[in-house]
Amino acid sequence: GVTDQDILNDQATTGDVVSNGMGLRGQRYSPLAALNTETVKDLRPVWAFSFGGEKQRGQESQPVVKDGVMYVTGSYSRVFAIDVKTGDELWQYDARLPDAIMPCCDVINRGVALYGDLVIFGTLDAKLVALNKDTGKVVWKKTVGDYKAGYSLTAAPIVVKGKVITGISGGEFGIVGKVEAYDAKTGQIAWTRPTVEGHMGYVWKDGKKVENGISGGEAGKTWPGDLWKTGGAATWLGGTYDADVDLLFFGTGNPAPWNSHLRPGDNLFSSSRLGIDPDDGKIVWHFQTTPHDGWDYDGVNELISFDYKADGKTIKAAGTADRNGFFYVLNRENGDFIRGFPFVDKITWAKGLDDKGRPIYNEEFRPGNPADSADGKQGKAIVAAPSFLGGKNWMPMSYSQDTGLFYVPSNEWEMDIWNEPVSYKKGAAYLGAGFTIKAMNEDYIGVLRAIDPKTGKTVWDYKNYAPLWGGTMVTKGNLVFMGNPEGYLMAFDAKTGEEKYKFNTGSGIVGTPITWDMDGEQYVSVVSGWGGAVPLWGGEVAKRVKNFNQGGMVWTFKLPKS
Ligand SMILES: O=C(O)c1cc(C(=O)O)c2c(n1)C(=O)C(=O)c1cc(C(=O)O)[nH]c1-2
Ligand SMILES: [Ca+2]
Repeated sequence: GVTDQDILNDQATTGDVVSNGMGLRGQRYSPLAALNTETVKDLRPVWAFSFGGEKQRGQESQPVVKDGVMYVTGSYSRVFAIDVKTGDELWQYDARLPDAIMPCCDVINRGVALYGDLVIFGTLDAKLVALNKDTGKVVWKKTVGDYKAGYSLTAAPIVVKGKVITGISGGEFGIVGKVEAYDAKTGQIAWTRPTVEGHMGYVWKDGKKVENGISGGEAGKTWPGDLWKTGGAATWLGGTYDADVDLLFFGTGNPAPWNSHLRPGDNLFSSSRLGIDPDDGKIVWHFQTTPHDGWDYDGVNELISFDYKADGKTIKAAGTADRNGFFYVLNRENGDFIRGFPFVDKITWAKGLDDKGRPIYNEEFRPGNPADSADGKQGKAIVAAPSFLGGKNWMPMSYSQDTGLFYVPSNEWEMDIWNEPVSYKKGAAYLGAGFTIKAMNEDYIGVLRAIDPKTGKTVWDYKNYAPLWGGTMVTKGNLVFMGNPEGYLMAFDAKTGEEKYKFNTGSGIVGTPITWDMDGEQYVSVVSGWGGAVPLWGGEVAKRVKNFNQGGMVWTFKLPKS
């Protein structure tokens, strides 16, 4: 079975991939180099596995591989175990969801965690499920949130020191975001930490629930009235962990509702990054990327730990590319702002960042207050860039230890957005806003960018017609891998951006590739199946991609020995 040590060493041990992020830091960097800029032209598919015909929706899963078996999730909360040599199915598990589930952004799932003999994942009805790795039978199952109130799970959990750590989705329904830890073997809850100011955290000691401090100290400091009770800040993308500083890093989503005039104040801890103690769930530091968000700039994006040298000193840094269009480099020990810079071409809502990393707002680009309109029904519409789907959305970037660059899947788009009156109703959308997303360029929306976190410079970029919606991976072989909605798995020279390989998988790729080696050969896998938020929420952009075929397959490639 998988041990804590296996998970901590995941990046270095190339014979398997046992965690989301290909290592808890989430760098998605592999030290494998058999596949490189010379040899990648010989990469070829060895098998493809179908998730079945009836449930072809967005496939955002990152597979994991252990002892010759791949574990991968499919849309509608399904898990498949596949023999990696042959592509044969070993078992499948279907959560058989109730009709009333309320995911905001397609019926997706981003992958499993492994621990001992267990395969652990979250379902769209907000349950954590642990399956036996050999049989696919349920070993334990826990309810993380009430799906009837809009809670769901889409992220891959991680396992740190024997505990499964999970976030939660539901920010568009006025849920209260939280991070929770469960004993990986038994499913017994260990701690819970709400991510909205005013809510009590708890730890369980000898099975007893004990108060562990109110998040932010007390209610009402950065929220008016009772709005903190339905404040959103969903931790919907899950988290990363760095053993060096022994902290979990979770991002938090938009404050609820979207209409910011209803909630003057910073609205902590929405649209933030949090450093959390893995042992009891205490918030050790926070960094808010969009205080008083009015554009749905969720701050969930992954925070990736990396070290760099400056003036002879090693800086324990972490990088993150936000929906709001800024890339941030933070000190991961204390959350201090080191630097920040735009990583997209157009940002209208802020003029820049101050020396603490706080945005300097362009107030005329905040959607207006409906109360200021003649009939009170609609505030002044504005054009904001990036669109709410973000300079970067959920799709993970990667970091190369060789080039020192981040490989960021980003998008160039803007939106018309306006506010409307809204009040909270359990299980109903809680937005108070209307919007249309628009492309800014005829020939591309997606841009893969190689970004130097020390200078803020984009070293190279690759433009893509459709919005990019899948993650990247980088290897010692100087290759960056990424899929696109047009269906291609592509590889680029990590230093120059030169395109080195492409193969069409038959449906759009919105998943994230992995690589490992087996019997002296290097393998690459990626899930293919177009979907996610773009076709559902993309406004005018959704028209651009409306003819893309759906799917649901895992493709596995290798570089043959000879
Ligand atoms: O606030 C939330 O709880 C929440 C959850 C999710 C999700 O769980 O996938 C998304 C979003 N927000 C969101 O704002 C968003 O743009 C988005 C895109 C996607 C996707 O998988 O394509 N999920 C989500
Ligand atoms: Ca959201």
